[in-house]
Amino acid sequence: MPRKKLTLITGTEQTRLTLTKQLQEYLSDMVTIKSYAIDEGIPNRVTEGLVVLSSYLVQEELMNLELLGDGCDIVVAQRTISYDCIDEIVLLPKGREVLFVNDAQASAHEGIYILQKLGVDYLKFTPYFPGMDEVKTDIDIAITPGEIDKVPSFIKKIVDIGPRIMDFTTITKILYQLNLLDYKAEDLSDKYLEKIINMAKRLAQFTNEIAHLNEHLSLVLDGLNDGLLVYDLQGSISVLNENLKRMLKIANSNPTGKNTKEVIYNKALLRFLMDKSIEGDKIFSLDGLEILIRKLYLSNSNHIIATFKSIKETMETNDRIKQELMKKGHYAKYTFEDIIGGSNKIIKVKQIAQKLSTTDLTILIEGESGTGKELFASAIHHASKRKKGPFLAVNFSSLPDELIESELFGYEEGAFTGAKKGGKAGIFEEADGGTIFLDEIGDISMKVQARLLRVLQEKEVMRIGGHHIKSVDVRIIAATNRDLSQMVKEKSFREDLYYRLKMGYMKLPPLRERKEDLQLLIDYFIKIESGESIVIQEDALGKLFKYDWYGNVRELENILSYMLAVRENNHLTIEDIPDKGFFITTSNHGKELEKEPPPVLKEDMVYLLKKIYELNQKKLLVGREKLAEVSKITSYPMTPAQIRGRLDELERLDFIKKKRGKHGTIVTQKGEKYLMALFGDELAL
Ligand SMILES: Nc1ncnc2c1ncn2[C@@H]1O[C@H](COP(=O)(O)OP(=O)(O)OP(=O)(O)O)[C@@H](O)[C@H]1O
Repeated sequence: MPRKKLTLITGTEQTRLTLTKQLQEYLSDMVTIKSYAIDEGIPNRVTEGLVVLSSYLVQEELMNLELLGDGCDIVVAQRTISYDCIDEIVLLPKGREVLFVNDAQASAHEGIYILQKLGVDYLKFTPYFPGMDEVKTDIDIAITPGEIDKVPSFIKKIVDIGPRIMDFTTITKILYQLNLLDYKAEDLSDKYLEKIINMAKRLAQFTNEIAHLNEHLSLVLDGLNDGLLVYDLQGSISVLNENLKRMLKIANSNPTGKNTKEVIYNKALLRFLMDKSIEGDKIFSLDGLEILIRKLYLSNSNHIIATFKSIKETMETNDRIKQELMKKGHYAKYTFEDIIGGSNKIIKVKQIAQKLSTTDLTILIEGESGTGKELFASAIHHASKRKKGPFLAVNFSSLPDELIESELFGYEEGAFTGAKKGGKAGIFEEADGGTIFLDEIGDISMKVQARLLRVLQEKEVMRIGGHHIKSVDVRIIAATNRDLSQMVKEKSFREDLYYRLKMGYMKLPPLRERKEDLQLLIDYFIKIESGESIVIQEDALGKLFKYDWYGNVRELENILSYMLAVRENNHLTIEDIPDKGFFITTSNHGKELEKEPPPVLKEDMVYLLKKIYELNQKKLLVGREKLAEVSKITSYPMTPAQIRGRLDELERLDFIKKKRGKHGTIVTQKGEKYLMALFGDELAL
């Protein structure tokens, strides 16, 4: 059979390519296809043979140009949307407004008509074509058959369904004209069927995925603590979760698709939900429960989301959270990335810390107040193999001994008056598997030092008043702003404990020794407190460089917070720097104290101090009468009046504190240290 001929003529190149491809699919083995597009120019007048035109507009234009001879058999194509592209349209939400963009008014309307005929009647179409008078600019999705360059710029999402293809009837007509219908009929219907089956398969897969997603979503929604309602402006419900069903007392029925009126009978609540102009939160009483309802209008889908929160439960949760937060730092907040600084000194300690974080050694961190000891401890924990375990911080300064002990080791029920029913686990038990940060370790008494040493040696704890020993697996990071080695020399810190703690050691440099980090730190704090738009002026920066920063990074952070609060505009100026009085002017006072030479006390004063200490240890009341009585049988007999004078002197030296109430006079930490220096371990026993 000689090869038959067909000429395809379209308006644009893009349509020519699409339709040629489609014709080749059916005819390439038997027909020679020539194709032209008016846009590209048509070289010769077509005078005979089968001519397929992509549209009536093309026919009209060819007639006008007198490019079609009378001897031609003409088929003007009916065009339809390609099934390959329909998936994306199917996924658009019901009721969504979309722009249908085509090259001319007629083709835009035609495209919409075809889509609606194919069943896409759930979208709100607006036709769009170049040169239109009025354009709706609040629509953000456009569908176009390959005319992407004609889509207006306010559109956010374009669904390109590609140029329209010839429909089934047109292909049949062409085959008929070519006398190939009998020969190709079966092939044609097979190919069409295959396309439709493929589309059906894809849609089925989507439906499955959607069903699966829906199932997952409803599990998530039902797991929420709050009630959740999603509905459209007419009140039709698309989501009502289990918790809300409980609040509204809707038993087993499925409320999806129902109207809000059918499930909510409280008139005021209904009015609140349905009135688009009422915004914000409101409290309603539902079945005796106070419920806070928050409404949010989603303008892009014309839906409203309302959350329902039980006020009582919210308050209870808030209280619980507050309680949790009061137990300082149950998790490590900081990582090495949060440690700012590019100076050699900080880089060096960071490297040591990083190395130590790969070990499980106990670490002692020394550094003045505010140098970042806790920050480092937290970063080490975060980078260690214990990172999933708890990170608990205890600050020993200002805590009385009894409290330290019960916090660290816990207690059994009835261990002391006021002990909680059922007892309480201590921090060592709670931190099992994690890290404990012991801050201001230089402040603990000899007694606590002894207990701590035992836990470190044995890796076991026993609650106060308890009999069971429990093994614990914790890593200790201790910190101090004092010179512990000096304290060891003076015998106010146990040497054995010191070496136990100091298996890993780091000393954090004070800020005044690494002033090159100031700029980085300042930028960092400005950024985290106020964003990047704020800058510090040169002269202000210069002034800050001159300070000694005895309060280190914490002081810098505080000064910057002050400056950010008082600034006039986006600049931090020299005027924003607070008065001198705001700055810390001496090095950390702990060390200052250490340097002070201890006073020389007369023997009777030492005797008195030691006696008070012993009575304190036995928890006996210490008063002038009692002291006078016990002094009678010693080499230092004193009357109550003499004792009063000496007690005044001891108090002036800050060695004792006279208190009213059941304890009477007590020895202060400074007094204890003084005695330690004289009597050493003999005192602790
Ligand atoms: N290098 C740093 N980079 C960023 N922030 C830092 C740095 N050093 C310290 N800080 C910040 O300074 C403040 C004080 O740090 P931190 O509490 O760790 O100091 P500290 O040495 O434990 O102080 P103290 O001895 O008084 O307990 C924190 O807000 C911390 O985040």
